[in-house]
Parts: sequence; structure tokens; C-alpha cells
Amino acid sequence: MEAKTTCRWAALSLSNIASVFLPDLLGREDAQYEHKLVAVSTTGSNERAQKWFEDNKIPNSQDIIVYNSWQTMLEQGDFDIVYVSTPHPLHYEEVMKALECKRNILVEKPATMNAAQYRQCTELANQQGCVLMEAMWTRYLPATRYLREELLPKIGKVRRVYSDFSFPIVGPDLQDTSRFLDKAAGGGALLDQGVYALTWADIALNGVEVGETKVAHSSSWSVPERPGDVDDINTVVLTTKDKGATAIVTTSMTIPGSSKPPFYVRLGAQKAAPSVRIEATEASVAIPFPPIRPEELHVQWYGYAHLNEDGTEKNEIVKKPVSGWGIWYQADIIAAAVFNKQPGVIGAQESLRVLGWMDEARTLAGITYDEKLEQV
Ligand SMILES: NC(=O)C1=CN([C@@H]2O[C@H](COP(=O)(O)OP(=O)(O)OC[C@H]3O[C@@H](n4cnc5c(N)ncnc54)[C@H](OP(=O)(O)O)[C@@H]3O)[C@@H](O)[C@H]2O)C=CC1
Ligand SMILES: O=C1OC[C@@H](O)[C@H](O)[C@H]1O
Repeated sequence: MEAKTTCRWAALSLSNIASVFLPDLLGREDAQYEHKLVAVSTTGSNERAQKWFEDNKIPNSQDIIVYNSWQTMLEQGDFDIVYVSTPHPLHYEEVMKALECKRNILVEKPATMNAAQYRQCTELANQQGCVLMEAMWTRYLPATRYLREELLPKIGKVRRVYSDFSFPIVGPDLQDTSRFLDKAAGGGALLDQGVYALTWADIALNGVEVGETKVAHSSSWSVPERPGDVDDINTVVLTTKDKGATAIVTTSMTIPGSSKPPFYVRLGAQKAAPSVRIEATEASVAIPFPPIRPEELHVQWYGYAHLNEDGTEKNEIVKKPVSGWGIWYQADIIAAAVFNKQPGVIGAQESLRVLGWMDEARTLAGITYDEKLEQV
């Protein structure tokens, strides 16, 4: 068997999500590349970094270089891709600096605070010949790829989509200081969860052919009885006029939506109500909770040809299991672009569409952040 190419990663912060992504990725046998962590930067001490390696069972941790300055890591480090996993208001400055240093970048979702910032990043990535990708991992999972490549082309015209991503993360255990409730850290459900729910709407509306999708309505209620005044229950209606299609997109950090309590049980819930429902002219497709990590597509074909003998409708369940947590699939995709020398921005138009809708939705619903976080 041919030896795998090694892809050397740097992590810009030891955040919560880095504690999910890196253990899911490193040493993964079914990955196309041999992914290794070779550098990290952290605002914490070296001792904290060592404990983090231990707690997260990071292989070869003795060889990982720990930087106390992310700028120095970007300027001097020896690695193939940097993973930017800080809170979203920091992404723009960090990605721009990484691009100035001619780095390839996987940046957590949402890629930036607004579309204008990401547009700048995409332009600089193209000028510098780098690979840039938003870590919208859900797009690259087997069920999502099957939906886009096999199912959407067969179900006729998509006319209506319901897309929800809600879970009550703002529960009694969540401290007021959490990033979810902190505007300075980009807190709020639209940027955190809405980015996924809008991504599903985008896949459904524009997965086969890109139409002209606009935000027709957006309204928002803030998280009650907590400081921060961050957005919670959001309702965004998208319309794609040239296709006569509509998507109703919702989020919440306080009500369960389509999920089941408690949070982690819900993430593994098998029988929760659908989070996403795509209604097309020949069939509908439902995606159970959690929509960030689909493993099943429930397809209901319309018409007499698809009825059971007793006249009831046939439901087809397409199972597409995810290996590990699944956040690692995107890493093989960016690594392939890097090693096959295909610079550019992976998913640029998709990311920019969703960021643009979030901008419009925020304007209509009056969701604001300090202008310093939004600067280009
Ligand atoms: N793909 C997915 O499934 C998920 C993605 N995310 C995304 O990842 C990003 C990070 O989220 P999460 O891991 O929950 O964040 P955390 O609050 O856990 O992590 C923030 C980390 O960023 C570093 N940091 C550096 N400078 C600052 C600063 N000025 N303020 C705050 N933190 C700083 C710190 O790392 P250090 O201590 O090492 O310096 C800190 O621990 C967000 O954009 C979020 O949307 C989040 C959850 C899931
Ligand atoms: O990206 C995410 O996915 C999982 C959620 O727990 C989290 O809020 C969000 O940031």
C-alpha cells in the first residue's frame, strides 16, 4: 500500500472546538492523508498546552511547537495548513495575517462577521495563491454529498424548505460569561446556529443550480433574562424568485426546536423530529436532528407509483453513516487542494451567500455588533 502524504497542521488557539476537531482528525485511519499537529499558538501557558495535549490524547505531543504569539507562529512556523478556531470576531484579522504569510487556512464557521470581510479574505487568498476554506463541515459529510449529488437532481423542483437548528445551550449550566452570550465574542444564535440552518437552505435551494435568493423577512427575539441582549429565536424567510421557492429558516439557543433534551443526548438522538424538510415536486426529504451531522435522509416520493399495497405512502430511509464525529472530512478536502496545488477558496460562493443573508437578516431584525468587529 502506498504511504500516505503527511499534512502538517497548526492550530491557532486551543479552543473548545479544537478539542473536538483535532482528536477527530489526527491519526484517523480512513483519512486520505496522514494528518499531524505540529504547532499551536495559545494565550495560555506552555503547561496548559501540555495538559491540553494530554487531556485530548494528541499524538506526538512532545514534537509540537507551542507559540505564545499567533503572529509569530504564522510568520515562522513550518506547517501546511493553519486551523483558525478562535471566536468569530477574531477570524478576519487572523485570516488576513495568515494570508499575508502565504498560509493555507481552514477557518471555523462563521468564516467572518460579515460578507464584506470574507470577500476581502477571498480576494487576498486568490492573490497570494493560498487555499482558504470555511469549516462548514456539514457540507462535506456523506449524507450531504449524497443529497447534493444523487438525490436533489432527482426530486424535481424544490419549492419549499423548512430549516431549523435549535438547541437550548443557554440552560442553567451556561455562565453569563460564555461566548454564546457575549456580543464581543460574536454571541447570538444567528451567527452561531443560523449559519448551519441557512447552509441547509442554500443546499436545498441552490444545490443543483444557483438561483437569485433574497431575504424576504427576518425577525428576532433576544435571549430572555440574561445579560448581553444576544439574539435567540430568529426567523428568516428566503425567496428564490426565479425558481418560485421559499425557505423558512429558524434558530434558538433557548427552546429545543426539533431536538430532545439533554444537549448531548439530543445530538445523538435517533428519533427526533426533522430539522430540515425539503419539499420538491417529486418528493420530500427530511433530515433528522442534529442537522449539523446528518446520517439519514428520509425520502418520501409522491404519486401512485410510490404507494404501498395498503395505499400508505412509502418512506425510503437512506443511511449514510459518519465516521468518527465527522468534522475531519473537510480536512481531507483542503489537504487535497493544498497537495494537488489547486489554490483558491473552497466553497467561496456558498460561504459568501450565507454570510450575505446573515448581513441582510441582521439589518432587518436589528441585530448589531460593535462596529469594530465588523470593520474591513
Ligand atoms: N464546527 C463546529 O462544530 C463548531 C464551531 N465552532 C466555532 O469555533 C469558534 C470558536 O468557538 P469555541 O471553540 O466554542 O470557542 P471558545 O470560547 O472555546 O474558545 C476561544 C479560544 O480562542 C482563544 N482566544 C484567543 N484570543 C481570544 C480572545 N481575545 N477572546 C477569546 N478567545 C480568544 C483562546 O484560546 P487559547 O486559550 O488557546 O488562547 C480561547 O480559549 C467559533 O467561531 C465557533 O462558531 C464552535 C463550536 C462548534
Ligand atoms: O458549530 C456549532 O455546532 C455545535 C454547537 O454546539 C455550537 O453551538 C456551534 O458553535
